[in-house]
Amino acid sequence: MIHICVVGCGAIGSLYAAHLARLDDVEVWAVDPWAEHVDAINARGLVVVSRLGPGGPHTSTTEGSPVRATTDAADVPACELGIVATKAEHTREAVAACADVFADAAVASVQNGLGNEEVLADLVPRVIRGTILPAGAVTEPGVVRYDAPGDTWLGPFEPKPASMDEVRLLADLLTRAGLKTHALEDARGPQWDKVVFNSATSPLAALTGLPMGPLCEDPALRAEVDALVAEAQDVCAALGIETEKDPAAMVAEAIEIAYHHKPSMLQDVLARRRTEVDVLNGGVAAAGRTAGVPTPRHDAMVALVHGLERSWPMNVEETS
Ligand SMILES: NC(=O)C1=CN([C@@H]2O[C@H](COP(=O)(O)OP(=O)(O)OC[C@H]3O[C@@H](n4cnc5c(N)ncnc54)[C@H](OP(=O)(O)O)[C@@H]3O)[C@@H](O)[C@H]2O)C=CC1
Ligand SMILES: CC(C)(CO)C(=O)C(=O)O
Repeated sequence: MIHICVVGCGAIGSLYAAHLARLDDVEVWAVDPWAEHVDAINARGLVVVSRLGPGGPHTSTTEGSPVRATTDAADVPACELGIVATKAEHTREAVAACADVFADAAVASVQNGLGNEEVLADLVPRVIRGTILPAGAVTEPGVVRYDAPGDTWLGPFEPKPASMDEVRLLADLLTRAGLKTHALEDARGPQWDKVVFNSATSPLAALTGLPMGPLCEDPALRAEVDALVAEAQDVCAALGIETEKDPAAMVAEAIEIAYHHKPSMLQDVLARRRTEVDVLNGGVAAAGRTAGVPTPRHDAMVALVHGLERSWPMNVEETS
C-alpha cells in the first residue's frame, strides 16, 4: 500500500485526491483547514461533478474507496508521496505542519507559478517539480466541479531532487487513476509553458471578471494576452529555457475546452482572497531581472492586481 498525502484539498487537491482514491493500492489522505469540507468528505466521500466526457454531465463519489480528510496533519501517517495543492501564499505553513508526514517522502507541487518548489526544498527531503492542466472549482463542501481535463508533468526539482523512480511511481499512479501524467528528467519546459500561459491570461481574467473563452476572444484583450506572452518568451529565451508549447495553441485549446472556466486568479478575486500574481507575473518579472530583460507589462499586472486586492473593503479598513 502506498500512502499519499494531499496538502490543500481545494479545487485541485480534491480532483487529484478523488482520482487517486480509485486505486486499490493507494491510501489517500488530505489535509485542509476547511472543517465543513473535511467533514463532508469523511461523511459522504468526495463528490466530483464533471461535464467532461461522453454522455454529458455526470457525478462520481469516492464513497467506498475513501479519501481520509483531516484538518490536523498530526492525524496523517508517514507517507511515501505528497502532493501540495494550496495557493502559493500557504505553501510554507501547510507543508511545515506536515513535517512528520513527509519525513521520508518525495513531495510534488502541482501549483501554478514559480517558487513553490523552492519553499518545499526548505521543508521536505525530496521535491518533485509539477505542472498541471486540469481545472476545477469547489462548489460546496465535499463537492468539486471538474471543468477541464489535461495532462500533468512531473520531474525532479534539481536542487533537492526526488529520484526518477519516485517521479515515475507518482506519474504511473496518476495515469492509472485517470490523470495522464508524464515523468520527465527535466520538467522546467512544461512549467514555463504554463507560467507563460497563466501569466498572460489569469491577471486579465482577474481584472476584467471574464472567464477564459470570452477573455481570449475579445480582440483588444487578446492583444494584451499576446503582448504578455511575448514579454515572458523573451525572458525564457534569455534564460535558455526551452518551452515546448506554442502559447497561441494553448490559448486556442483553452477557448475550446475551458471556455467557461474562471481562472483560479479570478476565483480568488471573486472570493476576495489574495491572488497568486506574485508567483505568476511577479515570477516572470523576477526572472526578467535576473536575465536583464525588462518586463513592464508583467510589472503592470502585478501593480494592478495588487491595487484591486487593496480596494476590497476589509483591506481598505485595515489601511485607513
Ligand atoms: N483551480 C484550478 O482550476 C487550477 C488551479 N491551479 C493551481 O493549483 C493550486 C491550488 O489552487 P486551487 O485548488 O484552485 O485553490 P483552492 O483555494 O481551491 O484550494 C486551496 C486549498 O488549500 C487550503 N489551505 C489553506 N491553507 C492551508 C494549510 N495551511 N494547510 C492545508 N491546506 C490549506 C485552502 O483552505 P481555505 O480555503 O480554508 O484557505 C483551500 O481549501 C494553485 O497554485 C492554483 O494556481 C492549477 C491549475 C488549475
Ligand atoms: C486552468 C488554468 C490553466 C486556467 O488558467 C489555470 O491554471 C487556473 O485556473 O489557474
